[in-house]
Amino acid sequence: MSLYCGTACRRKFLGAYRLLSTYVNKTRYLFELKEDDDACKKAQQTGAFYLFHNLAPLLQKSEHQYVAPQHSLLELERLLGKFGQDSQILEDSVLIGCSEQQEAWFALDLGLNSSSSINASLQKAEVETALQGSFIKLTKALFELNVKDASLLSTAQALLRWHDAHQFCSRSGQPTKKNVSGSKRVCPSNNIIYYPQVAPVVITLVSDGTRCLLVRQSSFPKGMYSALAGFCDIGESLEETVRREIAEEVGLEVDRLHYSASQHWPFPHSTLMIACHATVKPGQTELQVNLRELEAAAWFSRDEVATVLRRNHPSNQQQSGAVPFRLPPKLAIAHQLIKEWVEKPTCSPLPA
Ligand SMILES: NC(=O)c1ccc[n+]([C@@H]2O[C@H](COP(=O)([O-])OP(=O)(O)OC[C@H]3O[C@@H](n4cnc5c(N)ncnc54)[C@H](O)[C@@H]3O)[C@@H](O)[C@H]2O)c1
Ligand SMILES: [Mg+2]
Repeated sequence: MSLYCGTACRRKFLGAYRLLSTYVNKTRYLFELKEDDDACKKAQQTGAFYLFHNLAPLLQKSEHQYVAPQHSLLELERLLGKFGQDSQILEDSVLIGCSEQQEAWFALDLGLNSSSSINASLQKAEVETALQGSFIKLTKALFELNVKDASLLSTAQALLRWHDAHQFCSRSGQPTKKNVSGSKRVCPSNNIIYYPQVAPVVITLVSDGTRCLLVRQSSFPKGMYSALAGFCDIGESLEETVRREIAEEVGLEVDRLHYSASQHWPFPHSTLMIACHATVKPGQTELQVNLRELEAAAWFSRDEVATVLRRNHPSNQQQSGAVPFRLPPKLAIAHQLIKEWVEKPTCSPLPA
């Protein structure tokens, strides 16, 4: 059966999912909401909204932790009424997920002026007072939240940012119109469809067998070293990007490489980080650092990296002794890659 068979047919089709796993049901429900504007509008009635102001998420402090509060459609309509605004701004909300019980989750930015909204943006301080929370920059917010909320808010911000930056058709110059879920925008004058974009980036931990290569850019926080990263160029495979970036940035040739994991990363714009381990050709370890890209690059022994990883751990931060360098925060895939290398020295790589 085709998935593209109209609303009634799709509903019948979805009825058959009741015996499927919760996860499958959830993904099929989200698919339905992305495709069907009426179903998505209906889901907003019972859904939950996460709020942003100029791409900063609303957080509330609870005990020692920040939480991302949810608001119902009714609460939002009351809030907008309080500030003398109608509900048109709700059309700018985007679908970001749903609970296992199929409560749809949306994100809405109250501080951006979009083409579909004639409303002026709401004043940040006034909304913060009304909602008893604070709009906190995502660069800070991500590290204050649990993993689930951090991931949800970074998806939400990426989608809100994409819509904000794609309000006009690049061919006709006319305003584009988003569908209800925000999974695409269409130019009404020529029907060109625009889908949210993600830029693929490879991040590679290079090893010479006993040491790993860590690098720093001048934009990194003071003292922080990370694995080597680079955007994929058009026409490249991931393997080709890894080889090119390592040659470009530190003048080495990759011998073997293997995939480790991937992560959506919202800074500074939405990227898909694809993490790999690589080894260099035997005996070729002399670095020629490209100073237009990097501030520094150096080889570090497993013991040195293991020591810094232990010090990075919150329970060991009081420990005395100078830390020679810092590693990326736990949430970053670079951290996971470095930790994996320290803990699993013998992986079985494939030829590059
Ligand atoms: N999550 C993590 O653990 C982690 C760790 C390191 C880097 N990163 C991210 O990886 C990304 C890339 O790292 P990098 O700066 O070393 O890349 P890079 O080595 O490719 O250098 C960046 C340069 O590439 C060019 N470029 C090509 N395509 C681009 C595109 N689509 N968007 C922006 N610039 C593009 C620009 O000239 C830019 O200055 C950064 O966004 C960074 O935040 C994430
Ligand atoms: Mg780079």
